[in-house]
Amino acid sequence: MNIYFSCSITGGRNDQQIYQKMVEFMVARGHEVLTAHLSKADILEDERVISPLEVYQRDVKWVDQCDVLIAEVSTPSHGVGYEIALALLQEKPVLCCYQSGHTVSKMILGNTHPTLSLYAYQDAQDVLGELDRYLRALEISA
Ligand SMILES: O=c1[nH]c(=O)n([C@H]2C[C@H](O)[C@@H](COP(=O)(O)O)O2)cc1CO
Repeated sequence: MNIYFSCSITGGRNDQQIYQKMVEFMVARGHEVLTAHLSKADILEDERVISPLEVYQRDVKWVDQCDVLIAEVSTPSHGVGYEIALALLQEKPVLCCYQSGHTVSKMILGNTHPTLSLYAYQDAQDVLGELDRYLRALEISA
């Protein structure tokens, strides 16, 4: 499947290592992660040379192209919230994962959109297990 992986950049990079594990897991499962570069430790350096307009147009196109959007929402981020809303408005499946105990916006937690799923995880093994279950279920229903 074509996957849009959404994670905080400007919002903060404290969770970068878990972003990387999630992307590596999805790629290893044979998925195309359109935004795999967002999980890299040096993303700020790489994206510095791309204008805001180019980033916006590129990312909106990738949301349009994806089959599913996976978001890591432990760290609040304007961009991630925007991308989630874009995908939901297109009725695409969206999974928002966050570390248990982190404060997540009520605009995510209170959202009853039928294609939105939420998952609070304990550790990397836990979130990777959920990713596996979620993506397999989507593949079966496709
Ligand atoms: O340089 C960038 N490149 C980029 O693709 N984004 C997109 C993808 C991420 O899922 C999301 C992160 O938003 P934010 O920067 O507000 O945390 O926005 C965001 C930035 C920086 O705002």
